[in-house]
Amino acid sequence: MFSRVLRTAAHQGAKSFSTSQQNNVKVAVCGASGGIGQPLSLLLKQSPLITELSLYDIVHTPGVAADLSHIDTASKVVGYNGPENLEKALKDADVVIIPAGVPRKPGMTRDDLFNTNASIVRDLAIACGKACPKALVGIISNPVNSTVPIASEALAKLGVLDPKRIFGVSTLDVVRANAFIGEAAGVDPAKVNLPVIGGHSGVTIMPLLSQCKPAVNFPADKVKALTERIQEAGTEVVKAKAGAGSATLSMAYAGARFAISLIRAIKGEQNVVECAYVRSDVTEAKYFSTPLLLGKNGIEKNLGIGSLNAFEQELLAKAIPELKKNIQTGEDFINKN
Ligand SMILES: NC(=O)c1ccc[n+]([C@@H]2O[C@H](COP(=O)([O-])OP(=O)(O)OC[C@H]3O[C@@H](n4cnc5c(N)ncnc54)[C@H](O)[C@@H]3O)[C@@H](O)[C@H]2O)c1
Ligand SMILES: O=C(O)C[C@H](O)C(=O)O
Repeated sequence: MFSRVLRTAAHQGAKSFSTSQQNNVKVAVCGASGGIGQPLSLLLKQSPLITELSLYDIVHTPGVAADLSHIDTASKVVGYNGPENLEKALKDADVVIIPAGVPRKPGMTRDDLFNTNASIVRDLAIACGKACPKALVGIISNPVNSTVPIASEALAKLGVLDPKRIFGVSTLDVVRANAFIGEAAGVDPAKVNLPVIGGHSGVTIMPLLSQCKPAVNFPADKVKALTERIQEAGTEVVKAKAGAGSATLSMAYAGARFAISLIRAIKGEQNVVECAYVRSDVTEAKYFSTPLLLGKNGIEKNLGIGSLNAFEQELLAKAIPELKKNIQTGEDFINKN
C-alpha cells in the first residue's frame, strides 16, 4: 500500500499493538461489487489490521471475493450475495462501510439520488442494528446529508441507536482539500491537513483554510476559488466521467483511510482524528461534520469547529439552512416509511 495513511496503519499493525489490543477485526463492505466497493475492498485487503473482510452486495460478490481472496495477505475474505445473506455478512462486524446505491450522472444533484438510495441505506442500517448493533458504521451512499439521519432514525426505531457509532464519510472532502491546497501552495499534499466541516454537498461543504496545517496564506479571491473548487469537486468528477458515474477511486482511498482510522481507534491507538458527518450539538444542525477524536466506541470527543474567520462564518450561514432541510428530508422519510 502506497499511501501515507495506509502505510502508517500497516506499520502500526505490525509494531505498536502487540498486547491488550482487540485482535480480531471484522470489516463488512455493503455495496462491495460497485465502483467504490471493489477498490475499497482491495485497499482494505492490504491492511494487516483486518482479520476478516466480509463483502456484501446484491450482485457479483462471489467473483469479487474469489478474486480478492487470492491476494497474499492474512485477512480472510468472504463474499455474501443477496438480501438473504445480508445478516450473515454483517454478523458481529466491528466496522461496516456502506457504499451501496446509485451514483450521479451529469446534471444530477446528490439529492436526486434520494429516492433510490434512501431505502437501500434504511434496510442496510436495520440489518446492522440486528446483526452487529455495536459496529461502527460509515455511510458513503449519497445524499450523505440525508442518509446519515435515515440510518440513525432506523436504528433508533430498533432501539439500538448509539450516535457515537454512526458516521457519514466525508473524508473525500478532506482528501481533495489537501490535494488542491497542497498543489496551490507548492506543498506536498501528503503533509497538508485541512479540516472540512459541515456536510457533504455544495454549500454545506466548508473547508476551513484558516485552520490549515501547515498554515497557508492566499489572497481572498484565491481562498474563494479554492473553497468553491472543493465544494464542487464531486461535480467536477461527474462531468469528467461523462455518464460513467462519480468518484470511485479517490472515494475508495478516502473510505479506506476512514475505515482504517476507525480500526486504529478500536485497537486502542490514541489521538486518531478524522472529520465525519455525525449527530452533533456543535451548531443548529442536528448532524454536522467536524474533526472527531475516535476511540474504541466510536466518537470519543467532538473537537468542534474552532474559530472561524469572517469568510468561514458566511459559509456556515449558508450551510446551516441547507443542512437542516436535508436532515428533515431524511427524518421525514423514516417517519413515513
Ligand atoms: N460520501 C462520498 O464522498 C461519496 C463519494 C463518491 C460516491 N458516493 C456515493 O456512493 C454510492 C456508490 O457509488 P458507486 O460509484 O460505487 O456506485 P456503483 O453503482 O458503481 O456501485 C453501487 C453498488 O451498490 C450495490 N447495491 C445496490 N443496492 C444495494 C443493496 N440494497 N445492498 C447492497 N448493495 C447494493 C450495487 O449492486 C453496486 O454494486 C453512490 O450513492 C455515490 O453517490 C459518495
Ligand atoms: O459527487 C458525487 O455525486 C459523489 C460524491 O459525493 C463526491 O463528492 O464525489
